[in-house]
Amino acid sequence: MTTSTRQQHTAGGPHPGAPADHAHGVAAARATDLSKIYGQGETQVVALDRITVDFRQAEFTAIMGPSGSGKSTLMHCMAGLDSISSGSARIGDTELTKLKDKKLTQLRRDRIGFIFQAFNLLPTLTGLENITLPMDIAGRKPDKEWLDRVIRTVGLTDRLKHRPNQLSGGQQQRVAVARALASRPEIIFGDEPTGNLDSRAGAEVLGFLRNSVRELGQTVVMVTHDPVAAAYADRVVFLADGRIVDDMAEPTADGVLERMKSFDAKARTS
Ligand SMILES: Nc1ncnc2c1ncn2[C@@H]1O[C@H](COP(=O)(O)OP(=O)(O)OP(=O)(O)O)[C@@H](O)[C@H]1O
Repeated sequence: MTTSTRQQHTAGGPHPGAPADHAHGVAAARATDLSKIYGQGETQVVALDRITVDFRQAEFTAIMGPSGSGKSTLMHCMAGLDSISSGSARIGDTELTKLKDKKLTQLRRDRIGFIFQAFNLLPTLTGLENITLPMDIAGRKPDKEWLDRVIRTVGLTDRLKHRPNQLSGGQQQRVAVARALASRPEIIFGDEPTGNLDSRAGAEVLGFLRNSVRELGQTVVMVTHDPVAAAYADRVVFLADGRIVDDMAEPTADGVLERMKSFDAKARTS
């Protein structure tokens, strides 16, 4: 991605936290000593225990770990969907803990893209209308050239007039991916985005997500249970008991599986 394309999409100039000249290695989001504690007293659960992690620009990061290790909590805290108990969560240079509700809502709307396991498409709208809906709500005009490129990248050019029930699961999730990409958010968070898809459709969606990182310079952070899905990422961050226990670059499905097995073995012996 070039400087000019990054600048084009932000109506009011570059995001405060987004350097105009994107470079690998710059943090799109950063947690520092982030803790999240649910409940009080005997029912207290430390879901995140002083997490420090960077999610770098134009990188595809997968978050993995056993059930209950804190993956979704970390994603929700970083995306401003849940409050944190202590520490810091930043999107670019913006400290989420300092934002009041209205500003947080705006930040989620303007700077973050979401892809969930359920596609969350509106059934009465066409594919194209679903893709542009968040921008329509925000009163922002889609950048036509960018939109065309996103639609081509996710392979939906001949499906734009279809409604969700006329599309396969994989195609519906591709609409959701395009919807997340359309406004060129600083970061896209995905919570098990291929959890509802068969392996072929899942591979397609993951391929498009990876393309969006490689070709469009998008930053993606995805929670997954699936080592094959994680292998599409540039990096895997492993959580256990609310802590980061490992960080793997250029993962392979076998390598991720081995690492997961070693956590399971440790959990059984501890
Ligand atoms: N709203 C909540 N209230 C109380 N405890 C919660 C809440 N949400 C999550 N937890 C607890 O926090 C811990 C981390 O949960 P989280 O959902 O982040 O794990 P996860 O790694 O995403 O799990 P899974 O893979 O099963 O989705 C768990 O022990 C969970 O029970």
